[in-house]
Amino acid sequence: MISVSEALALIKTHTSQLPKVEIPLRDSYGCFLVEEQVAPISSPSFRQSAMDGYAFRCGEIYELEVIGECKAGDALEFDLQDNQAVRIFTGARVPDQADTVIMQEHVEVNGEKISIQKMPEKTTNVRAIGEQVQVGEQLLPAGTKITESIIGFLAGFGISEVLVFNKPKITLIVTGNELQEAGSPLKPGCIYESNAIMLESALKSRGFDSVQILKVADDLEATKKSVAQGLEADVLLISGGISVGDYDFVNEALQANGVQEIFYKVNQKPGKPLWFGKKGGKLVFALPGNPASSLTCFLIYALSALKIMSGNPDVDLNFQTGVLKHRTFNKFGKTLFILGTEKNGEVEIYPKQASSMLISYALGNALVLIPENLEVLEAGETVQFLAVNRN
Ligand SMILES: Nc1nc2c(c(=O)[nH]1)N[C@H]1C(S)=C(S)[C@@H](COP(=O)(O)OP(=O)(O)OC[C@H]3O[C@@H](n4cnc5c(N)ncnc54)[C@H](O)[C@@H]3O)O[C@H]1N2
Ligand code: MOO
Repeated sequence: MISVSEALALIKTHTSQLPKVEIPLRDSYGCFLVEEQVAPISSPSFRQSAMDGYAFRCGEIYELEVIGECKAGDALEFDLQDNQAVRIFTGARVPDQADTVIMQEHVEVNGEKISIQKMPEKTTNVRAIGEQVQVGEQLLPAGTKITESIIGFLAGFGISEVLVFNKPKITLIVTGNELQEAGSPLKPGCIYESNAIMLESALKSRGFDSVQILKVADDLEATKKSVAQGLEADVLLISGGISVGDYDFVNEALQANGVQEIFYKVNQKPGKPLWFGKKGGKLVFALPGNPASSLTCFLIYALSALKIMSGNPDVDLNFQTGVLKHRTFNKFGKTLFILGTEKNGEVEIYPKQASSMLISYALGNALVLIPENLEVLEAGETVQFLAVNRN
């Protein structure tokens, strides 16, 4: 059985970025830039008034004659003299012969004349060309994740298309005869299905919005068919049916579909029977069906692969450290992933930790890693954890 770090290394080795694609900026939220973005124009591209007021030439003359008006969108020029001003509004192009804008609250208006109460400094309220960015300067480096502010920023330069890495399409197959949808009283021997909606939410909240869900009974032929269909996606996630029971058909169905096994079983708890494989560039994660096992394997392994595929440069698990509030045991000789709450750097582990339970996951905010070689950790010892449930 391989270790957690060996499993992560194998996933990295076998995962590649998806092809680059030019897409409309409006569809690019959450994607990663393939190359740096360079400013096609300066911003602002002309000298803009930052206030509603009067454009004039800064000097010693306090009484000015208003000879015209410039509103946003105008591109007017005036033969402006030192004793003259132009009425101007926020965002309007400042005439070339003016160097300063005084806000209207700072002048007295007498018919066609204004009198300046206090002379502002030269260039006050005039946004200089390229004040934000000069043409040709870098706007964003390659690898930037596109957010709403970045969409607004790029749109402000007239950019309407961006070159990004494709986001993976995902199929999620949920296996099990015992699984029942919410909405009707439980039948004897059945449980409410919860992994599909949980993993779909985990994917969508991270921007992986192309998710197809297939549900399949514990039947070899049906499982083979679902796997064949699921392999049309870039990543196939399967929940359940990967252990060694007589009705666990996932391994066989994957082999029958020509999926190459990279590893099966990791020395961890929960999630020991995790299976990872590939067919061409398509990846398959068969996640153990127990809910905490499924979610843990998703967060630690599948998510790392999805990040690599989508061009996210930040693929390593972002462990933080905290101090244990009380003694904690590891009787299993495996890496443990257990839930707790971290507050001000102190980590309290929950008592109910089992792969079949989600209660600690639902209440906790820290997925704590206990190394496989440590049998006891004393209160006050440092542990590593991943933040969960925090966004
Ligand atoms: N003889 C052995 N038995 C088991 C071993 C083993 O090494 N030898 N490993 C155990 C471990 S560890 C795990 S984890 C599970 C993994 O089993 P499967 O991946 O085959 O999952 P299932 O048997 O289908 O389900 C396990 C458990 O989870 C419930 N489940 C499944 N799917 C869902 C779902 N979508 N929503 C909610 N709950 C789900 C299912 O009812 C079972 O209780 O194998 C152990 N056995
Ligand atoms: O590895 Mo399983 O996920 O412990 O029950």
